[in-house]
Amino acid sequence: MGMFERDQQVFADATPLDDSYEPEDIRERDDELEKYQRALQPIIDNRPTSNIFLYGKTGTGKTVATKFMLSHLESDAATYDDVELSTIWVSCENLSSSYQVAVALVNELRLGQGKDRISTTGYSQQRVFDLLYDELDSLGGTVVIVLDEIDNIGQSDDILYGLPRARSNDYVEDVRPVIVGISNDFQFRENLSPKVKDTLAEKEILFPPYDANQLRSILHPRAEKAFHDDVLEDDVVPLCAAFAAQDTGSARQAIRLLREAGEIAQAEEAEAVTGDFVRDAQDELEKNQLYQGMQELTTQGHAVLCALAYHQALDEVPVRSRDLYDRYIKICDRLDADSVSERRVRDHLSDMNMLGLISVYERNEGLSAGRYHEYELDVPLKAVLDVLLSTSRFEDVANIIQSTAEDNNLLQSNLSNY
Ligand SMILES: Nc1ncnc2c1ncn2[C@@H]1O[C@H](COP(=O)(O)OP(=O)(O)OP(=O)(O)O)[C@@H](O)[C@H]1O
Repeated sequence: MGMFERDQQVFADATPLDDSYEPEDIRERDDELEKYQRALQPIIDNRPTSNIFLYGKTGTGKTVATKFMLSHLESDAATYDDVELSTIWVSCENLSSSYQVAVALVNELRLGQGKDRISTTGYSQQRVFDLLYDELDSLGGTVVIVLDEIDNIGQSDDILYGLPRARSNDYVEDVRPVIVGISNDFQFRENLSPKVKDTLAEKEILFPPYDANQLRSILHPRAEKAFHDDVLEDDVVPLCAAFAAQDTGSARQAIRLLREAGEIAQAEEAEAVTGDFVRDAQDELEKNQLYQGMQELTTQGHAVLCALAYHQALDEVPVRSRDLYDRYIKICDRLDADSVSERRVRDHLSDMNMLGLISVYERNEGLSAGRYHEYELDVPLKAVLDVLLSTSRFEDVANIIQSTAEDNNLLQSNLSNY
């Protein structure tokens, strides 16, 4: 046997399971694509075109459908001499205001014309809008502006109002912006001011969650490309589809499960990917998600989590909110951190409950005691401590909790339960 031997590979080519992979065809979205096509058709006919708003939960194909439609639109538009079309795509993921979106748009437009970027600060809002209209004007024709993850800009929605108005603006005569807004936050749509809702969402296309059959049909062509022949057992794709359909209906989740299952099989040098690997993959991804949820808590969230971890280490769970709050105050004192009201702490706890990090029990103890809540961790104490230990501010407290838990023999038992 040589020193270097080729790994027993289950993957032939894992790229179809990457997040950035663009599939050859969009499956199970015929109705949505047809609506989308109709909404964009006036561009080719040189008729006024409504703005379009796509909404639906994460992983339901909004982005991939938009890329698909725009690439067809671009190549078809190119065959008509009298259709002038440009498209720009701005992800609002890391932008948190209208102002930032406007700057990002200006820069995207300038970049396309080989111009330097403008600074992201220091302009008045009006000046940025003026620059934006200038850039749009110099481009001319129809400009499809995709604002992906548009809900990140929160309540400051003046860009959404200002941009469509560019059509009737004095500055702009020969340019027709068409906005495609993409959002997975239904609340965002509800909260838009009525005037913005009217302009932005002239045409709405809903992308519902996928069911298991649809997910299977999305997974199959990718699985075929990604794995060697005869490596996937028959139940693997249906299981990935079923897990994802039950949980979120997200194609992204289904694809991740399939990839993770393959990676686990590969790491174990298995010759086939079996349903058991999908179950392992499901556990693994769930754990990652919880871990990430914990890491992303705010400092106050971490302090509340710390207080609960302390009670867990003392084996005093479930713990009543009053006792938990007292502990939280002590931890804040120790960290020299500001503390918040009991009510706010309850809000943090309910967020953590939503994330699946803790369990909340409602108790009803006669008239005198009234209603109250009790809490306990729903994830292993060990996992919570891992996160807190890696957060410099909480390292010391986490060390104390860890030794308390060790004294009470609570670290081991907790982990094996998981
Ligand atoms: N109908 C489909 N056919 C083929 N692949 C799909 C389909 N729907 C989604 N996918 C794939 O699933 C993944 C997630 O899809 P996409 O990014 O389009 O979702 P999204 O609705 O935009 O989600 P988010 O709001 O999180 O951005 C991508 O890898 C995409 O290629």
